[in-house]
Amino acid sequence: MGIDPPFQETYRALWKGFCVRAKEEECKEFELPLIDMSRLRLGDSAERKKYIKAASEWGFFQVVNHGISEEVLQSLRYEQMKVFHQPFNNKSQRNFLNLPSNSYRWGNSYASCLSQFPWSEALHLSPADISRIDGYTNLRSSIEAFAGTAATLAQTLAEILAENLGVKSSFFTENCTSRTSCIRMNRYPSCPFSSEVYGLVPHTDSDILTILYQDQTGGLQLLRDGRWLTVKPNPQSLTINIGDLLQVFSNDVYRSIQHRVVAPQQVERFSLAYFYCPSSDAVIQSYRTPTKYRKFTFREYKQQILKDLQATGNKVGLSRFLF
Ligand SMILES: O=C(O)CCC(=O)C(=O)O
Ligand SMILES: [Fe+2]
Repeated sequence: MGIDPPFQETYRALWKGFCVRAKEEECKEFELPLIDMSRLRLGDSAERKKYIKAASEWGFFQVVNHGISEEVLQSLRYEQMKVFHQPFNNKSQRNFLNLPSNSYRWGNSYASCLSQFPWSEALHLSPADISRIDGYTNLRSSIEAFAGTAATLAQTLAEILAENLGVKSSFFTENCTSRTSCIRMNRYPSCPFSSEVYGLVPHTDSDILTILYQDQTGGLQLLRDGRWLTVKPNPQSLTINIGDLLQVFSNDVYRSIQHRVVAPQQVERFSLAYFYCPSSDAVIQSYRTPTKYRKFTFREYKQQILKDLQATGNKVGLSRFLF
């Protein structure tokens, strides 16, 4: 039994070729703005300026001296590979790793067209789930170590952006706890149809901000001024992107940027995303009037996304909440 999900066998109808992806130009590779967290934490004003500029003009950047040790990152990657290299039949079993059903996901069961279908598999973990992981002690401890530092990093990054708008940054301490954020581990198997399907289809993240640990394979692309750019991986850094909620909070000062992953042709690729989220009851609204968005709870936002996904195969996102 192989390790890859049965992408083609299960979604045969999608492969009839009725709406494949349009051919695209080669995307340019570039380096994201690089922020030094040790200088930012010390209040270095030049670094702070660079950071604000990156958050408002790019919505995407990389951070070094982030506080997560090389040892934790390496162990996390090793353990992640071990989990995903299990036979598909194990991973798709109810109770895999003692996790709730639906923690292991692949493809997109709502896709009506190849361009909505991601050639990847993922393990979704809420903080409560992490403590349930059975039989993989090292996986559990490295995720716990990663998540603990990622939470502090995310809070620091979000608070500086709020302070820059001249607003109280207590929103984050009041609404985000160690139990509200979540983690997704991704594996992108090599794909013989990489010009037809994405590893991950274009999307924005539905959180405050995302901390991404990616391997050196590359393939992450972001949309900037109407063109897709390929992010050059940097082994020392973590990639950060602004999520939808911070875009609303800042009334579009900081932007949640569309991104996607190209399916690798020859190799497999791994990444791990930490989604910094508030509690479901948190009210999301802009810091100043006139606001572009009507206010909503995070729960409403997630429900709307699911509804749209079920109806159309796509996330619609913030445009649903524009005035
Ligand atoms: O794998 C990546 O590089 C990106 C992952 C991502 O965008 C996500 O999980 O939301
Ligand atoms: Fe994403």
